[in-house]
Amino acid sequence: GNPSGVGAQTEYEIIGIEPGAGIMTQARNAMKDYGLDNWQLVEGSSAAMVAELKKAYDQKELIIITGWSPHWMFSSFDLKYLDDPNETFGGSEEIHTIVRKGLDQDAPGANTILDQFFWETIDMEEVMVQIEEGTDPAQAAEEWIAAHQDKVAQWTNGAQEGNGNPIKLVYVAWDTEIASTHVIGKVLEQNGYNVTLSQVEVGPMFASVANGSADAMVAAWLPSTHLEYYNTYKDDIVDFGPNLQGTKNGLVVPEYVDIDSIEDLK
Ligand SMILES: C[SH](C)CC(=O)O
Repeated sequence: GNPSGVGAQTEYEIIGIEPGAGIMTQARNAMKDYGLDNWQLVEGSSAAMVAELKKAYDQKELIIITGWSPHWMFSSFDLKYLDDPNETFGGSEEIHTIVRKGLDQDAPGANTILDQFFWETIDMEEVMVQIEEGTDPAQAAEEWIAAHQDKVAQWTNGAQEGNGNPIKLVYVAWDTEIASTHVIGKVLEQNGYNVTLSQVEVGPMFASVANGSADAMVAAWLPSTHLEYYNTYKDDIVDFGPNLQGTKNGLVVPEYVDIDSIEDLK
């Protein structure tokens, strides 16, 4: 609970995202590991968390959020990760591409492109910033693809045409995955597939690829953030490995906040 007993005070809240996200499990574990008894983790959404950050930042008020990289917020605000000596948020991770079983038979071109999809954090950040600045995600994807034909050619190398066959991609509305899913979806479309993008929660995202109702997702944060979901479905999915490396999760505060470690919150 919070110390005052009335409406929660901001100094004892960590602003998180939707409850099922892996970073929320990591945050709950951190609060236990570091003994943050009188703190509460506020559940909401990725968008709501960023709205809170903007509000606090403009007022130079204390705010602690569950943050991750890559993210456009690090180029919009002066932010820092709190040290996590217990490594509760895991180390540097990667985002994997997961496809349904049988995709290699049903849509070999899409299977090839999804298997070859790989880009750098700088690439993802470019698209994320465009979207944050107001460009429609599909438009931002198209512009990035036009400016990086060399990289896209590596993804589509050897891929058969889609001939209008349907491909359904699922993703969660994290800024990272809004960017990546629109880019790979646009590449598949340009390769002749009839692509639909479906925004879901993280559990249904894994479940729909495992049960074949979706064809693929490019949003599995491994080896720790999504480990539970991965272990639940690993026998029913095909893991193509990383499409991006060097991610990071943690508790994030504005630089003006005089706190440097999660231990300082006790
Ligand atoms: C983009 S977030 C780190 C993903 C998650 O927490 O499940």
